[in-house]
This record gives sequence, C-alpha cells and structure tokens, in this order.
Amino acid sequence: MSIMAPAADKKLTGLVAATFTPITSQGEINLSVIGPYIDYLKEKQGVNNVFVNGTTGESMSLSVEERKLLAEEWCRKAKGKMDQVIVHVGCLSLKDTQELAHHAAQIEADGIAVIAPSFFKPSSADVLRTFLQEVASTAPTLPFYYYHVPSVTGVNVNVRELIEGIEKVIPSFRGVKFSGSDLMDLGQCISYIPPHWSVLYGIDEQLLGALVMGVHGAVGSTYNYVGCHVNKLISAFETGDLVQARTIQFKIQELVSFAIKLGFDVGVNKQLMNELSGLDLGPPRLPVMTCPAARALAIKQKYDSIFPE
Ligand SMILES: CC(=O)N[C@H](C=O)[C@@H](O)[C@H](O)[C@H](O)CO
Ligand SMILES: CC(=O)C(=O)O
Repeated sequence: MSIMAPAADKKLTGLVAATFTPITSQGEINLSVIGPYIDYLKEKQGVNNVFVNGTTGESMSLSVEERKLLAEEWCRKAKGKMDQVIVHVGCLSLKDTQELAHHAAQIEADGIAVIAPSFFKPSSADVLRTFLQEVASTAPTLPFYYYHVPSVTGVNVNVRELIEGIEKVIPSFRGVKFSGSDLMDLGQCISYIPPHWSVLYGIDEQLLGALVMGVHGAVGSTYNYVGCHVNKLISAFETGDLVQARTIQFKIQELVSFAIKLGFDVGVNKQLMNELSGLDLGPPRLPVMTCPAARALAIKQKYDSIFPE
C-alpha cells in the first residue's frame, strides 16, 4: 500500500484562480460569498486551486485582520472541494508578513506565497532572499512560493539568481509564481529547479509561450471566468495540438486587449467577473475605482461574441 503524501506536499500544477475579495456595498469584506464562489470555480470553470489575497484580491488594501478572516474562510470552505489553497501573505512590513505566514500555517493552508516589498525595495536578490527566509522560518512546514510580479512591485530581480541555493536557507521552498515577461529568466528557473517544485505562470494572455518553456501551471485573474477555456488550451498543448492551443490563446488575447483599451484594472476585472459569474463580489476598495456598469457590460458582450454558448 502506498503512503499518501500529505496535501501540503502535493506538487502544485494546473490552473489556479487568483481570487477577487468579496466586499459589501458598505465596503466591508463579505465572507458569505466565498462558499458559492468555490462551487462556481469548481463546477463552472473546472478550476481546483485558488490563490487568495493576492493582487486580484486587493491584499495590499486590506488590513491584516481582514486578510486573516478571508484566508480562514477560504481554507474552511475549500476543504474537500479544492486541491490547494495558496494564501498570499506578503506585506510591506516583515512583521505583518510573518504574522500572516504563521496564521496560514495555523489554518492549514496548502502553501504561502510572498511578493517583494515595494515601498522600500530590496536592493538585490540576496536581500530579497533574506527577507523571504525570515518569513518562511515562521511557517517552516508550509510550502513556500516566491511571487514575482515586477509590473506591480517595481522589483525586477533576476529570479534564477534569487533561487540559486534557496533550499539551503528555505527548506520549504517549492517554487515561483512568475508574473514577468522575461522568458529567458523563466526558462532558466525551470531548467534549474528540482522535480517537486513548481513554476506557475501569471500573464494569462501569453500562457502558451510559458507552457512551451515548461511551466507546471498558471495562476491568474482571468481563470475566474475563462478557466474552462484555458483548461482546453492546456489539454491541446499536452496532446501536441498547437493549432487548437493557439486558437484559444488568440481568443483570450482578443478579450484582454479589448479590455485593456477600456482600462482593465482590478475594478473593471471584478465587475466583469460579477457580470459573467452572477456572484455578488461587490465593488473594489479605494484607491481602485468602481467600474462603470456600461464598461463591464461591453467587455461581457465581447466575451459572449468570442466564446458563444
Ligand atoms: C498584474 C496582475 O494582476 N497579473 C495577474 C496575475 O499575475 C494576471 O492574471 C492578469 O490580471 C491577467 O494576465 C490580465 O492581464
Ligand atoms: C494574478 C495573481 O496571481 C494575483 O492576483 O495575485
């Protein structure tokens, strides 16, 4: 009889939805939507992993207390339904980040991810590695992922350099959520890492390029509503049907480029998700602006024309 690996040691693969944070019209976090949100992702999108309190989840606009309540509810409701819940715990303050990492371990998250602090920025890969090490040591049993998103943080360290020998200082290190466009750095990470780590790509509109380079999965905001199509893209890629994989990728590019022309920020993205899913995730929190209804509807119409029922 084989011994089942504990959930925390499962390699992270496939699609991961970077979730929106449900907020009431009064501006408070709305935990009641999380259960139905998980059912929607699983049943309607075929997405079995979530990345919570990240960029899409507006984590930097939430208090530490709110992030704990959200992470706890995601873990509780996902139990038995999702394969993995990865909690993003990065903050500008090392102390807050450690507190959230420790909390994620207590609530039995499947892993944690940490973004580079971006007000005072780490001056080198070595400094960033030390920051990550200080966080990981407060939750040493949890699989740990570095979240590379230079377009948001302004911290553009070379990830291959960052992860050189990182398992010696972070034994729980399990991979990278790579939301950069440097495919050479991406490839060098993939060719360097051991087989039980994962590199997940985070620029949804160019996932196919990253699949060719060898990524093990993808984390993104659009998988909340195009997950079912991107699952087909991945299957087509895996069976060698590049024509079909490209056809789907081009459709997603058409949708995203249409949205970008209308100002595609988290507010617009969230309202689009409200329209497409029928869930009530509410508005974003300032400084992200509430999206005018007409704008999200125009993008929804585009979606309907690209992906007819
Ligand atoms: C900067 C940002 O939020 N990137 C997301 C994840 O990393 C992506 O999922 C994008 O939202 C998506 O690729 C659309 O541009
Ligand atoms: C896209 C992503 O991973 C995030 O929202 O954090």
